[in-house]
Amino acid sequence: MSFVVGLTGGIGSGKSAATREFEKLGITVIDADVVARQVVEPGTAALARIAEYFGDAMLNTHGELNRTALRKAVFDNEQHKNWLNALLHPAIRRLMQQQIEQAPGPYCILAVPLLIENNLTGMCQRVLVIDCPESLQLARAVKRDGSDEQVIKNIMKSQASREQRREAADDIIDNSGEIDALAPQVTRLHQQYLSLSAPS
Ligand SMILES: CC(C)(COP(=O)(O)OP(=O)(O)OC[C@H]1O[C@@H](n2cnc3c(N)ncnc32)[C@H](O)[C@@H]1O)[C@@H](O)C(=O)NCCC(=O)NCCS
Ligand SMILES: Nc1ncnc2c1ncn2[C@@H]1O[C@H](COP(=O)(O)OP(=O)(O)OP(=O)(O)O)[C@@H](O)[C@H]1O
Repeated sequence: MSFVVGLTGGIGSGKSAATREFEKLGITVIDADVVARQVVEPGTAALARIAEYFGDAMLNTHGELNRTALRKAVFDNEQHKNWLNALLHPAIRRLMQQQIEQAPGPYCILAVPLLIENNLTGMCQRVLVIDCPESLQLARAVKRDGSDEQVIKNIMKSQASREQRREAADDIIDNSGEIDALAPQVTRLHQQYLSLSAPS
C-alpha cells in the first residue's frame, strides 16, 4: 500500500461519520484510536510498563488497562502525559505502518484525531480534514457523550486549533451542514484519490 490519506479533525467534528462513508465505498480505514488500544492489550510489554510506572491501580480486575484511571493520571500532569506518549507513540506508529502495508485496495484512510499534534502527517500522501465550527464540535460531542461541556472544552484546548488543521489540509470536508451532506463530499474525494493513487 503506498497511497495513504490521513483523516483528522477535532473532537466531535465528524471523523467517524466520514470514515463510515469511505468504508461504504470499500476503502480500508485504519483507526489510530483502535491501534492505541491494541498496543496496550493484556500481555503487551507496554501495559506491563504502564503498571510498573503508575502502579497496579491502572489495571482492572481482568488485567486490562483502566483507561479512565490512566486518563486522570495523564491529562492534568504534563510529565506523566509525556512519559505515556513516549512509550506508546512508537508502538502505535509501528502498528499503523504494518496495517497500512497490509491494507488492500487503491488507497487507505488513516484516521487519527491527533494527526497534526503527534506529527504523523509524514505517514500520509494526503491530509483530509473534517471541518466544522468549534461550537458545533462542542454541541455534537456533548450530545453524543452526555458529558459535561467543560470536559469537551478541555479536550479541544489540548488539541490543535481549527486554523492549524485547515492550514495543514490538502482537502477539507465541510461538516457544518446536515449529516447527509457528508456522503457526496466523500464520493467526490474518493474519485480524486482513485486517480491520484492510480499507477502513473
Ligand atoms: C490516556 C488514554 C488511555 C485515555 O484513553 P480514553 O479512551 O479515556 O480517551 P481517548 O483516547 O478517547 O481520548 C479522549 C480525548 O482526549 C484526546 N487525547 C487522547 N490522547 C491525548 C493526548 N496524548 N494528548 C492530548 N489529548 C489526547 C483525544 O483526542 C480524545 O478526544 C489515551 O488517550 C491514550 O492512550 N493516550 C496516549 C496515546 C495517544 O496519544 N493516543 C492517540 C493516538 S495517535
Ligand atoms: N453534520 C452533522 N450533523 C449532525 N450531527 C452530526 C453531524 N456529523 C456528525 N454528527 C454527530 O455528532 C457526533 C460526533 O460525530 P463523530 O463521532 O463522527 O465525530 P468524531 O470526530 O469521530 O468524534 P471523536 O473525535 O470524539 O471520536 C456523533 O453523534 C455524530 O452522529
